[in-house]
Amino acid sequence: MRVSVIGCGHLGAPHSAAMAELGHEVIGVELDPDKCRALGDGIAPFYEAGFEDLLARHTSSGRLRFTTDLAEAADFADLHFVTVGTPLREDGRGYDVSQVIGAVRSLVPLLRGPATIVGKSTVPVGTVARLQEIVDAGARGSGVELIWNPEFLREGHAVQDSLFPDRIVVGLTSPRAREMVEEVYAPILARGVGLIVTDPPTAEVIKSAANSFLTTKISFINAIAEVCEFVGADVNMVAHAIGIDTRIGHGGMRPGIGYGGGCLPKDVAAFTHRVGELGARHAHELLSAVESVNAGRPLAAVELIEKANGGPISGRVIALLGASFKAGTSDVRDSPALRLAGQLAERGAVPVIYDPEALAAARTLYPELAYADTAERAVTDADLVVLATEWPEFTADPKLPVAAAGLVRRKVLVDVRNAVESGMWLAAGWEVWQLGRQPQLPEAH
Ligand SMILES: NC(=O)C1=CN([C@@H]2O[C@H](COP(=O)(O)OP(=O)(O)OC[C@H]3O[C@@H](n4cnc5c(N)ncnc54)[C@H](O)[C@@H]3O)[C@@H](O)[C@H]2O)C=CC1
Ligand SMILES: O=C(O)[C@H]1O[C@H](OP(=O)(O)OP(=O)(O)OC[C@H]2O[C@@H](n3ccc(=O)[nH]c3=O)[C@H](O)[C@@H]2O)[C@H](O)[C@@H](O)[C@@H]1O
Repeated sequence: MRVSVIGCGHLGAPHSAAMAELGHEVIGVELDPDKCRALGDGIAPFYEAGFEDLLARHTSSGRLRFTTDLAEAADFADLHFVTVGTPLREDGRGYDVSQVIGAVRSLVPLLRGPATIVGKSTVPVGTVARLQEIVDAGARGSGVELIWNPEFLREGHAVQDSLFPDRIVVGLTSPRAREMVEEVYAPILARGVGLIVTDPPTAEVIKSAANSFLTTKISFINAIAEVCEFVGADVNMVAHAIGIDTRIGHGGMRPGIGYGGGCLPKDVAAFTHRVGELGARHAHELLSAVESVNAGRPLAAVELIEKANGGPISGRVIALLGASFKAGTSDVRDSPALRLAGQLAERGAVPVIYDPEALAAARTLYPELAYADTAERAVTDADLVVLATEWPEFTADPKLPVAAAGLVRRKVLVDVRNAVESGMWLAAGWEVWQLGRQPQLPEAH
């Protein structure tokens, strides 16, 4: 099939490579000329495991190319994925859907014959109906179908999740639209992956509900971490024990500094606003509480760091391991690690940040903060080490606690992701502090 992918960011770029991998001929449309050129040269503009290899393979095979020209894509493809951004509006009151509306409004008049538009961006409920009006008003003839196909991929697993999703959800209104979906995803559906066909509003709500549930789980376990601190209980043990019940599960149950990234925070904020507009009072109360718990997590982390320090942290040099919003990505959008760095700096401490993949992006966003090019340099002469992003090289490499022990001023690790194997740090003489747990001291080990 001939396919276009309009908007080649964290979702669209891996999706375009995945479509080529499925055997389609693909053209990616990207407005940013530098990003477009890099992608065309087979160079990934951000770190995403396995993506650059797939991109390079299909740009050199000729099955995948990129352009800034939407008209070229309109001429070439039969099916157009829309994967442009939906950031929060500047006033925080819901999504700014102008990129989606703009892309569809520009595309429709360029289509010369039957075509299918498949929206994947995350949008507020009611957007597909607005887009359908644009399609109906602007299409030259009949035969332009609009489908909503929300995406559930996780950054850091974008390639894997695109090629091996656990379900495909589509909101559509005609048998022809369904045929197009079945054709474009044929190799995935042939493996038995479930296709959930519904109407567009239900598809829109499925996506918002999925992300809202994920954040509810994270805020739930973070609220329980707070309770554990009051009573001296261990939140990691609580999460483990309750997660054995399959109705609860272990996924999304790692307590810590809260959810961040380019999606969950803005999706929950926008959905909270939308359900409020709709007058869904209980949904609004529930989601507001989820957001409120999350907003309090950086302060909970700062307070733990102060406790571990034995008092105010002004003047303290703090090695901050991690800058990306989670491990496995160079994405620093709404990163809890950088939010924490800002709060530490506000209290007069000197955070020195290291991240294996996100240093360049962090430096661009926060040039006023201090950075180190290796973990060893970051920890040298540090008063405290804070693990802010759960990269395996920080959580699971036994060499790091041993090497760092000889470089720091005090062997105090504050793990605000509750992610390290604490035994190896304790064995190397460190104190280990985690949220919702008692501090672990090396002599007790
Ligand atoms: N990042 C992720 O893991 C996931 C993102 N989503 C949703 O997908 C959408 C995109 O998210 P990201 O890829 O993270 O955003 P992004 O900001 O990384 O990418 C959007 C891209 O679209 C480009 N663009 C904007 N208007 C365009 C136009 N008219 N023509 C061509 N290119 C255009 C921008 O230059 C940018 O490169 C959002 O609605 C997001 O909520 C959904 C699931 C996963
Ligand atoms: O709509 C989207 O864009 C995507 O948003 C999330 O994917 P992603 O943003 O890549 O990140 P997650 O892995 O969900 O993590 C989000 C944040 O929550 C934090 N988190 C996650 C899990 C956990 O147990 N605890 C926790 O604090 C992470 O560190 C991170 O800051 C969803 O997981 C995807 O299904 C969805 O498609």
